Amino acid sequence: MFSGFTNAPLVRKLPSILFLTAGVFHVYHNFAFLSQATSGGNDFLSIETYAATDPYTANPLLRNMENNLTTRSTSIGEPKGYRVSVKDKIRSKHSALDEAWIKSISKMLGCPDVSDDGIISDDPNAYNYIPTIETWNALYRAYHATVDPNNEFLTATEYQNSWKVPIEVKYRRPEGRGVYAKEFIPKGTLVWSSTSRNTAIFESSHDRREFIKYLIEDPKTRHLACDAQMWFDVIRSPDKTFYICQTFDEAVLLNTVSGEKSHDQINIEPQSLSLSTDNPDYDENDCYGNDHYFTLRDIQAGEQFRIKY
Ligand SMILES: C[S@@+](CC[C@H](N)C(=O)[O-])C[C@H]1O[C@@H](n2cnc3c(N)ncnc32)[C@H](O)[C@@H]1O
Repeated sequence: MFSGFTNAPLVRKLPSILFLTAGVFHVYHNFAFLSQATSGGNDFLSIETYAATDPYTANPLLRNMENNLTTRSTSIGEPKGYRVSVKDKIRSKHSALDEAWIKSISKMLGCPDVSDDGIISDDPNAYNYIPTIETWNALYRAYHATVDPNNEFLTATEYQNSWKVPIEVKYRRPEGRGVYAKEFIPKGTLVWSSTSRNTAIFESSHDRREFIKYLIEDPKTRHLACDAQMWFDVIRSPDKTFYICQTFDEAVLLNTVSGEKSHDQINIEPQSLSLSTDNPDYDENDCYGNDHYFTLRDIQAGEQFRIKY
């Protein structure tokens, strides 16, 4: 009785076992490339190797995953402007695909390790440089050079100062770079606003991949590909499609609170100005709302801004 039941599924499982073996070999293959590419120093992977090993196009397991997620993501319905939770991210087609892709690309690039608990790489130089206007401009250039003009949401071509208060960016481990108030700010103050001028939206995984590839191609921006993977958010459009949303300014450096620390440490929060079309600040092309940060309490000079995520 058992052999009858066990053999049939095994035969049916054979194609997936072969797929899996191919996938494991593929991953091993990538790591072999990686150790070659990095053995001479701290060089990132070359663009040729990257193109040849792009796991999205090369790995059937990822393609398969995309198909599964397409079916599963249909039942999610949330109001416009809803910021997706981690659970939803896993269920969403684009973000889950991109998370898997992003993780493997990070490995291939040799990006220093990072987790939700901070920078876990032993490298003291990991993600410690303070971005300049040129850093943000490089992201603008990469976006406009790679995203199909019909899909572009980012109207500016260079850095926009969207801060309404003076800020400073500082670095400290384990959380890395963060945004600090330079002077006292009273409760209820608007500190930062997202608009279509400073916020890029990637409508498809393809657009996102081209953007990352562009960064990798130039040795001067290669390290930014690793940063960009830490600095994106997933949003849902009014038609319930999931997009990657990425602001090209210091807002991507906002940290959260960790562990058992008091809720009081979250001192700014997003409010949805864009939900009301008669609001003068309404802009349908911002990250679909929720990206206007107000202070929840008085903030002292030198205090770090912290958001919930
Ligand atoms: C959007 S980025 C914030 C900017 C980042 N600190 C940097 O240097 O680019 C999110 C990452 O910052 C780190 N992070 C944010 N809040 C943190 C906290 N409270 N404790 C430790 N790490 C934190 C985590 O590594 C997280 O993946």
